[in-house]
Amino acid sequence: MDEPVLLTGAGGRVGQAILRGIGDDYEWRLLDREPLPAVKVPDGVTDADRYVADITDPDAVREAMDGVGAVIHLAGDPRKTAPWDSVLRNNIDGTQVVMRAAVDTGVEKFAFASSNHAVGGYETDDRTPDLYRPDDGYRLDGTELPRPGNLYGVSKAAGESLGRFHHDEHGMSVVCVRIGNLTKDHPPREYERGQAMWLSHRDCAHLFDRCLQADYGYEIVYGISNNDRRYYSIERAREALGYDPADNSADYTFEGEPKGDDGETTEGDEPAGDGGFPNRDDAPAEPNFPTDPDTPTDGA
Ligand SMILES: NC(=O)C1=CN([C@@H]2O[C@H](COP(=O)(O)OP(=O)(O)OC[C@H]3O[C@@H](n4cnc5c(N)ncnc54)[C@H](O)[C@@H]3O)[C@@H](O)[C@H]2O)C=CC1
Ligand SMILES: O=C1O[C@H](COP(=O)(O)O)[C@@H](O)[C@H](O)[C@H]1O
Repeated sequence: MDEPVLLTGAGGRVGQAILRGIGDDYEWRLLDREPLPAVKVPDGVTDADRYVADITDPDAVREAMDGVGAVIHLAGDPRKTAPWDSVLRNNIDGTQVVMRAAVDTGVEKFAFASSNHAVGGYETDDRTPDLYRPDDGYRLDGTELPRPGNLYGVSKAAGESLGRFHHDEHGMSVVCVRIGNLTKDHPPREYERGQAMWLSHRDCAHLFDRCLQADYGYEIVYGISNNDRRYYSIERAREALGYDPADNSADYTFEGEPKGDDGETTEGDEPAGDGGFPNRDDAPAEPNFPTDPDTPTDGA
């Protein structure tokens, strides 16, 4: 990809996982409403390529979009408890502003951060908790209708529909990644559901790299690692994008410790993290909205 890639929400958890993995591989434009400290910015990204802007501001987004070849759109309210006024503004209106600017300026590829919560309603009482276990065969594969379990999930389903519209109407390639639960170094601790939908940092970076490299029309894929226990299929991500994840939550104990070859907990195993930026201290991203009270945030 020769043209710059615009990354919205660059300062957040997912944005930082991507930049730590593939930050040296592309020419970036980084947009976030919060100024990015140097520690969050890969070498080679100049001040001119950093945009402090709100995605609901069409002029600011249009300026950042000029000359861009692809977009990874992450900015938004990530809370499953987010109120309607916030998801309406940040997730629905903001996504329309970014997609509209993308089609207006001839962007070829657009990757949208959707969520497991777009389909959370399939986790019915009669399916759970079996659904979260490796011997349960139930799988969602991305062809099912959205079935949100909260207003945040509704906003993600709306973003997927906006992507469908802008693909059909304007020909832009759009991939919606229903991201599971991103944590660094180990799966979410003592959280069965989170372990079933774990997305490691390196698999996250690899997956969005494939979103930039592969050829597709309109796709909905699940963004999780190669977890033995899972209820999301990653077959479409493999087929359409060439996604080949490296990590599996089954390689960790329920408490999040790496298992050895014999299945026992080991000391000093290489964690499924990322290389980090060269010559930089690790700087974990903090969510910029108040944290969900019931969301495990360790290692995210
Ligand atoms: N972290 C996860 O496990 C998952 C994340 N997602 C989605 O991925 C995306 C990124 O999530 P995280 O990195 O976890 O969230 P985060 O809160 O860590 O990062 C979001 C970033 O977007 C920026 N932002 C928010 N609203 C903005 C606006 N109106 N204009 C400009 N910038 C704005 C924030 O300043 C922040 O840096 C979100 O859309 C979220 O819904 C989906 C599923 C799982
Ligand atoms: O969409 C999202 O999903 C993940 C996982 O959901 P959870 O219900 O298991 O917490 C969440 O951590 C993230 O904040 C959210 O944006």
